Formats: sequence, structure tokens, C-alpha cells
Amino acid sequence: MSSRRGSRVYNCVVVVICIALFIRLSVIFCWTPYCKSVLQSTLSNDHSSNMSSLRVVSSKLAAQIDQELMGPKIGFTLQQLMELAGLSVAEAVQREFPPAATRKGVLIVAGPGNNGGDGLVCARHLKLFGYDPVVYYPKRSSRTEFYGQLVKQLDFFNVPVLSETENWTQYLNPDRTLCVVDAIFGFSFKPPMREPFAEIIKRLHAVQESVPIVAVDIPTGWDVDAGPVEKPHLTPKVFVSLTAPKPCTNHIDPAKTVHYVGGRFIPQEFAQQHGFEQFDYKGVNQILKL
Ligand SMILES: NC(=O)C1=CN([C@@H]2O[C@H](COP(=O)(O)OP(=O)(O)OC[C@H]3O[C@@H](n4cnc5c(N)ncnc54)[C@H](OP(=O)(O)O)[C@@H]3O)[C@@H](O)[C@H]2O)[C@H](O)CC1
Ligand SMILES: [K+]
Repeated sequence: MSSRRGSRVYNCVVVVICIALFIRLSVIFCWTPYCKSVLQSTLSNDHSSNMSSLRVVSSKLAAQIDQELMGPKIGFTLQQLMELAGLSVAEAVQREFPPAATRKGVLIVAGPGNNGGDGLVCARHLKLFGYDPVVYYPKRSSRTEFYGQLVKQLDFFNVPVLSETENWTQYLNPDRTLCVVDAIFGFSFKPPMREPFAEIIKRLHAVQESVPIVAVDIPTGWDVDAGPVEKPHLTPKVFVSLTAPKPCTNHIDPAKTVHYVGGRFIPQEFAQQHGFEQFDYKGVNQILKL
């Protein structure tokens, strides 16, 4: 009688151990991956909420902000904003590619519009920061006298400004050039790319792994909203959004590109009125890594 009770107790213990083992194994094999995937999706949600906290502004809002900044009520001039924009880009170059004893070369490729103007200003600041900048400026704009004045200032600083027919490709060489500043087109680019810029992009694309690209506001050829639509498209190592990131920055691969915001000319209240936070720039910095 007592031995039968003993074997029942023994059977119960074995069953309990089996159930416990089963639960333990199912936790290991089923729940752990599940928990992992839940955790991962939470993290990626966090990432996307970070993206939205970057306050990507639509191209329409970016244009409206520019108009207001340079409108009669606020009264900035284009020249003022361009000076701050170019200074920001020079600071990003300095942060990512400090000049070395043997290499100080930076090639700035400037387009015909205001993105190109930012590049001309950037070249002047780079010279002051101890680099040896060279500007390739194939299509010079006569839209305003101001672009001509920026070129005169570069002459004054002994910065070479190459015209369309000069040999600019000699600078696409990692032994002499730390990086290329892409100041060809910004938010007013409309595809398809026309010459000579299509050929220039091909050349930059071919060397971008060895001579890294610093994109001013928008990588040339990217659509301000849709991102890299043209082929081949540039993948900058450094991306400097001006005023605020535009929707195309959602196409940045953080493994390949460091993203900064620059162009520090928006007070807190103005940013809030337009639905985005002022970026938390530190001290006298003109750029903030995002
Ligand atoms: N507040 C700010 O954020 C500031 C930004 N700035 C910079 O300004 C640019 C925008 O400048 P904008 O002059 O409006 O435009 P772009 O420089 O992008 O380009 C205009 C020129 O590009 C030519 N273009 C356009 N598409 C093509 C194409 N497919 N092929 C060849 N050429 C093209 C266009 O020529 P058009 O004949 O078509 O008129 C223009 O010559 C912004 O991105 C910032 O970098 C300012 O510094 C102020 C502050
Ligand atoms: K650009």
C-alpha cells in the first residue's frame, strides 16, 4: 500500500519536473526570440521617433521659412544666411577631417545657385582654418553681383577658383585631397541633371569611397523630398542640413553618413511657431551632430 503511494508520489514529481522542463525550454526557444523581436521593434520605433524629433521640415515649409527670414518683417539678407551656412559647413569639415601636416587639400565644387554660394563662403573659412582649399566653379552665375564678390574674396585669400575648362579632376586624389565639398545643387535641383554637372557627378561618384563627400544641405542629385532618385547618386560621408533637415534625410544610412544640422539662425520662438524645436547647439558651435 505504502509502496504504491510512494510510486504515485514519485510519478507526480517526475510529471512536475517534466512540466517545469517543458516550460523552461519553451521560454528559451520560443519566447526569447519573441522578446528579442519585440525589443528590436521598440528600439526601431524609438529610432523613428528620434527621426521625428529631428523635426524634418517639408520642402514647402523650408521655402516658407527662408522667405520669412529674408522678408520685410525679419530682414535677414541672403548674404548673411549664406555666410552662416558656409561657416557651418567649414566647421563640419574641420570636425570630421582635421587638417594633417601632409594633407590639407579640400576640393569645393560649386554650382550656379545659392548652394554654390554656400560653397564659396565655406572655401574662404576653410582657408582661415588652415586648409588648402581649391574651388571648381564651372558655371558662374550673374544672377547677382554678390557671387562675383565672393570670387573676389577668394582671390584675396589666394584660393584658386578653377573655371569649366581647367583640370579639376587632378584633385580627385586621396593623396592630396581630404574631402570634396558638394555645393553644386541644393533644394532647387530639378532632374534630369544637365551637363556639365552629369559628368561631374559621375566623376565624384567614382571616387567617393576614397575621397569622401561633404554634402551642403542636400546631396547633389537628391530630391529634397524623395532622396536619391538620380543614378548614379552620391552617398556623402558627411551631410550638413541647413536650418533644419528636409524629408530626404530619412534616406540617410547612419552606417555610411554622419548627419549634422547647421545654419544657426533660428530663435526658439520662431522655431516653435513653425512646429519644430530649435536644435540644442552647444556653446559657440555652428553645427550639431544629429
Ligand atoms: N535658409 C537656408 O537654409 C539657406 C540656404 N541656402 C542655400 O541655398 C540653396 C538653395 O539655393 P537655390 O539658389 O534656390 O538653388 P540651388 O543652388 O539648389 O540650385 C539652383 C541652380 O541649379 C540649377 N539647376 C537646377 N536643376 C538643374 C539641373 N537638373 N541641371 C542643371 N542645373 C540645374 C538652376 O538652373 P536653372 O537654369 O534651372 O534656373 C539654378 O542655377 C539651399 O539648398 C542652401 O544650400 C542659402 O545659402 C541661404 C540660407
Ligand atoms: K549639395
